[in-house]
Amino acid sequence: MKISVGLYGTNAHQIALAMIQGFNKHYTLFRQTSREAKTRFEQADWLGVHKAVKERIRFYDDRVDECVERLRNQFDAASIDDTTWQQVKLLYIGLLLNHKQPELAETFFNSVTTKILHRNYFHNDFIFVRPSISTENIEGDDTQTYRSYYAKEDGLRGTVLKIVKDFDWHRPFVDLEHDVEHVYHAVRHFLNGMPPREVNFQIQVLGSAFYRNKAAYIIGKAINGATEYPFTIPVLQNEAGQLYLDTILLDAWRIGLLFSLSRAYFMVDMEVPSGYVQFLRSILPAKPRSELYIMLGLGKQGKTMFFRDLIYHLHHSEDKFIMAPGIRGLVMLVFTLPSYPYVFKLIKDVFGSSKEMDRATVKKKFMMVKQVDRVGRMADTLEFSNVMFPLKRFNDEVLAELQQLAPSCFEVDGDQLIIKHLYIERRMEPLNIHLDRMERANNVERLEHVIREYGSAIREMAQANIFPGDMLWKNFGVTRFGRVVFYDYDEIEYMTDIKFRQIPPAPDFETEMSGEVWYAVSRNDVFPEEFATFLLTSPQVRKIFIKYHKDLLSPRFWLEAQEKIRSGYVEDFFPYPQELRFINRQTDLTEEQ
Ligand SMILES: Nc1ncnc2c1ncn2[C@@H]1O[C@H](COP(=O)(O)OP(=O)(O)OP(=O)(O)O)[C@@H](O)[C@H]1O
Repeated sequence: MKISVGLYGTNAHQIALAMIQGFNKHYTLFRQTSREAKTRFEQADWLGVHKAVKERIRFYDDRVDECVERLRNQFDAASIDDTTWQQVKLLYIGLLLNHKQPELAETFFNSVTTKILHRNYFHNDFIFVRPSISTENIEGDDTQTYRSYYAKEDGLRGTVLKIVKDFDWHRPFVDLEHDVEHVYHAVRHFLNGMPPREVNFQIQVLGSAFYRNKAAYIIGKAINGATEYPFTIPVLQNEAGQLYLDTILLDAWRIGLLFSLSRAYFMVDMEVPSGYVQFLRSILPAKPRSELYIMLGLGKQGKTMFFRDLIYHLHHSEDKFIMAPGIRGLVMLVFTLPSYPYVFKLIKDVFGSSKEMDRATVKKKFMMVKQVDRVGRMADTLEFSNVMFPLKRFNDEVLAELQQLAPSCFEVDGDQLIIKHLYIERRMEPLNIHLDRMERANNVERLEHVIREYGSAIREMAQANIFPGDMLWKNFGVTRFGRVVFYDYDEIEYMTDIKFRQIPPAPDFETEMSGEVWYAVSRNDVFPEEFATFLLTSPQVRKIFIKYHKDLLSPRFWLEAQEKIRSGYVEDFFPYPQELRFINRQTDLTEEQ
């Protein structure tokens, strides 16, 4: 325990102020780039979109480091005594009373203090283990998380028109009335006719659109009596710079898929982020708040909430951490808690002999995935340092593997096991296990589906500038929704760094048959003609793969994909099926109404 040196009142106040200033600066910059998403969308600046998402990820750590530095320089942070620290926390709470982002500001406080204090101080007296300020109904007169439309005079079509126009995009629409007609018909079809209107009928729409890649999403819900109908309308832009409504998503689960962690984060201009999260939860009750914060670009808050949920879950469960089912990794040690839908990954001390890389490279690859558009095909990971788990919750096998393969990555402190560096990601069924299961059950339809998905995952990653490196089935997982997603990042490269080559003809028949390689191969050389030999050993699997993805087995696809990326072309990725797009629908818009 450090001893108070007096004058802490003044100091504590100054320190609390420095910390809230640090946070406010962070949120101002975060909001500015999120607000500019609208302009980038209007100007079709797609490369700018990717750059901004990548840069925004760094903002938080930069501001935390800046604040820690200030506390060190101005207040000699290491010598601040315990009483002053406790005082700082109380004064900081005072500064949050009318704050619009108090939960984020608390997390910022934690990020700064945990960089200065020893982990023995990580309890509620010093940091915000529990939130201190409620985020319920923070909105005041000057903030508007959502707009309400009472569709009295305008009718549904008129109201939808007004909703879209209120986003004030400085771009013309190809034919907005026509698109609205599509919306009207899609809703009627979905609901089997329009239900009678109750007195409270209204449509609520989140004030900022959600920007990602080349799309802006309008998100809202209609309320009629006691029933709520969520919806999302993606707005896209054609080559001529004109806008159009691409579809309307009306199934909550489909809207939920937009928020999948295997996609890029949204840019949303939010004054009160907790208001957005509350609204989103009302239409997606099964989505954890942590994941919503992450998808809104507020990763640190997401992580804080994730961890609170995990601790809570540990209190209310009894099962033990076990090794993740499947083929063990050569680089990562992966364990899981059967009752919780995530896996925990740490980088081993020594890698398998075929892996020529070090810990720093592996970390760099994980960061690369955070920064690119994951196009629904690469699992996002939450990165943690010094995570404390109850020791008794680990089974013997996990403890033995930790001891044997990653002794420098953890320590035991009393009844706690502390992991120094950890990635956490959604648990999926490894594709190799899934395939085995389907083959054994002779479920041909499902087999065809996942093999097609596997090829699509490789194709879409390539279009998004990621070459997976190791494409073995075990490195992909199958989600609850049957999507195939990649999760093994240690060998990924940017597509543009790879040299795709054709296998040169063998000098003679004997050499060709010898099984020896007769051509020189450099580090980043890849021969797509070889993929089939390594990946498609089962004839049934090979047949299905070739039916859908034959082009992936020759260099041409890869070279063309590279060319497109180099020319600055940004591919369209639709987080909903093509059949739902208005341009693919054969709706007779003149039918009886
Ligand atoms: N998200 C996940 N969901 C379920 N299981 C997973 C997940 N991530 C990894 N696993 C399991 O852990 C194993 C090793 O994970 P991973 O592929 O990330 O490690 P690695 O060391 O990078 O592998 P490699 O040796 O192929 O480089 C996988 O084969 C799989 O069984």
